[in-house]
Amino acid sequence: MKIIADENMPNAKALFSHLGDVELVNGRTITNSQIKNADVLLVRSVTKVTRELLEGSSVRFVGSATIGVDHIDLDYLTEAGIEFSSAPGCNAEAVADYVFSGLSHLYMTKKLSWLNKKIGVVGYGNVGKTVYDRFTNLGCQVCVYDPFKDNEAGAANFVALDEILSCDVISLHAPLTTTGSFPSKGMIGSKELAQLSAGTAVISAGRGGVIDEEALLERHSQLNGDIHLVIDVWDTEPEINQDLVSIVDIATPHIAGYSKQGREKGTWMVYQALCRHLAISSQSVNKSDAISSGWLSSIDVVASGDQEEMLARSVQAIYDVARDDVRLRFKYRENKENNVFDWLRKHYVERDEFNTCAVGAINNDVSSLVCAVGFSKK
Ligand SMILES: NC(=O)C1=CN([C@@H]2O[C@H](COP(=O)(O)OP(=O)(O)OC[C@H]3O[C@@H](n4cnc5c(N)ncnc54)[C@H](O)[C@@H]3O)[C@@H](O)[C@H]2O)C=CC1
Ligand SMILES: O=C(O)C(=O)[C@H](O)COP(=O)(O)O
Repeated sequence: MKIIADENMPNAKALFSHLGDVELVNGRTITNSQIKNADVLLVRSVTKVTRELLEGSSVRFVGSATIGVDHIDLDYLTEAGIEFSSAPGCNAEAVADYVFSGLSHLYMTKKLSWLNKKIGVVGYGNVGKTVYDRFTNLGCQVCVYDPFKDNEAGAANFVALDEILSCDVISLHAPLTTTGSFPSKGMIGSKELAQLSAGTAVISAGRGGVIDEEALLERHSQLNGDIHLVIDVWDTEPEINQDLVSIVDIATPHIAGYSKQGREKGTWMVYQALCRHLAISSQSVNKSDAISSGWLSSIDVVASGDQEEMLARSVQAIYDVARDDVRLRFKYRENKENNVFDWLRKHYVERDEFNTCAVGAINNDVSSLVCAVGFSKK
């Protein structure tokens, strides 16, 4: 069996080699002729899996080690009888960590307070729910907009989009969709941005294109820069709007989900799905061998004066999002690589999830707060 896999899929050779010959390729540039004789295609979000790519090939299974599936023509796969599996939720914890690292950065650099503010989450899937639950456990006033879930009465504080736009912090976790009753493409456009007050913080770690970038630039100017922006995803990736980069607090190259464990979980979930498809036992690899533990197994928090500073210092011990922002700005300035965006992603200095680290604390209140942000209990 021939398996073609994106070279950026961690552990691909180690996991899949006992199933067939694994060839690693650049996911951004995969062509029809490269996969013609392949039985299995394993991708990440940068490969557009379309009729054009697959037609005439012998591929019977496509796996994407990602949460998002906007790069996959699901209708064509169904029509062609090709089995598909993605990795729902694989990096939800990583994206939630990114959100809290973004807020920690805003607090430590601008004293932007968020803990006792009104929080709005867009999208209540694996990521949105994880983010929502962390804010709730931190005692924040949090609401969520998800037009496909708001009949789940009692599950969360569902509100209309207008109410989200009045929040102090807005965290976007909708998938990119262009059809259906609530397409998300451009859903945060000039009309919606006009409703944001001065001082709002917006975190965009779902998909580029959900926010209208030109409208965002315009609103930033109308507010004289008094809006705080943490942007991980971009409308025209792998090219990114440098005007937008120049005004945001944090600009990162679509790495919110790039925890070491999140990426490994993605490969692991696709591996299991392929084993099911082939009716082969996945027992030859243990999950604990496929997913790493972290560098810091525990921390002790021994001071607690300012809760937001205490949270920020704990968060930044594991992941400070500023490092990815600095690296992006430096690489674009240096401009030595052909494709800076993909280079940054390929050479990502991986990070651990907060949950790989247990927290000890001077008292139960401190311990509860740090655990609420995603750490494990000691
Ligand atoms: N920046 C990054 O590295 C990552 C980005 N993502 C993105 O985040 C998205 C969300 O991830 P999950 O929560 O795991 O997906 P999910 O599929 O579990 O949930 C998506 C939720 O969004 C809701 N939704 C759909 N259209 C909406 C709209 N117009 N307005 C509000 N809500 C809407 C759905 O009803 C669903 O509840 C993914 O589709 C992916 O595009 C995911 C992982 C990493
Ligand atoms: O899981 C998703 O959805 C994501 O956005 C991934 O984190 C993106 O990573 P790549 O697949 O582009 O490496």
